[in-house]
Amino acid sequence: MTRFTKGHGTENDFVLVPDLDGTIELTPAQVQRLADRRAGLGGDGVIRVVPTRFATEDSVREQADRAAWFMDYRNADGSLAEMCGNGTRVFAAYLVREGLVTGDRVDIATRAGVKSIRVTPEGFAVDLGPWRLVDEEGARRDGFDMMVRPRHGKPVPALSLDLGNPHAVVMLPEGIELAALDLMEAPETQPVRPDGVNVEFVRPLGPGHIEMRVHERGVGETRSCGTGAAAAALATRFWSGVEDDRPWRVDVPGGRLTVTPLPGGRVELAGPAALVADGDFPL
Ligand SMILES: N[C@@H](CCC[C@H](N)C(=O)O)C(=O)O
Repeated sequence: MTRFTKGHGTENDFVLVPDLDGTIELTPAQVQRLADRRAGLGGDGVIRVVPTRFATEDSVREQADRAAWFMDYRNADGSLAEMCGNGTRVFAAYLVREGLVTGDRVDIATRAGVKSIRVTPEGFAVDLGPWRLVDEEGARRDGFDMMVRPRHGKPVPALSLDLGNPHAVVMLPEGIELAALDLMEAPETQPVRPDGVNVEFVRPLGPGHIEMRVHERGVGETRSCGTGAAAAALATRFWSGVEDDRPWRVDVPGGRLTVTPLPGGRVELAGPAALVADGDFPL
């Protein structure tokens, strides 16, 4: 039996597997079983909580002097992901509850480098670090750098952003309802992204306020995506032509996130984190 904790951040839900002595090697099949919503515990992702010094990847172990704990993130299909914004808050909530960290700040290791998290009145805020437009020249010239076609829909232009993990953001043209999109399957992209991409569909609601639905790589439609919310706010800010530091409210089916551009090309994501259950599961 393996201990687990179930948690979520704006209903982007995860199974956390504590591995304090670095002895659990999660296989893709085990991740799929844990994440299965009928035969398993259910989750958009699985997070192994492991001391950074026990990580198998050199690029992660090198972070051990700055971050004691590694968020080993897996998508529900068993694939590895570099980062998970909502996951960082749930991970921090777990470390705090278990007394594995003290104080109101924690630095954690991820496949996309060290991320700093601070406690806020609503939950946690994470400095997601530097972000970038994947094709800045093309984006500044055309506003878009790829096409995306949702299932049963027409191709629409999208902007690619790198938040440590890959995103494509679509500003929905007039006449297409956000609620009407079929996100059961991964939208087709042109050019094809061999490593996959998380796709966010955005509708502006007012100044500094958008709503979004997302299809996550390796999962399907989820009720929230933290790095996706940051990508959506940053893309909308880019298209607006006013690249200032005001915070953005991002409404997702599972709640609300706040995205704040930071100096130096960084971005902060803030929102709640909840731990809802603990138990044992036969891996
Ligand atoms: N839900 C996440 C992102 C999880 C990883 C993503 N599916 C990927 O493969 O990049 C978030 O909150 O950022």
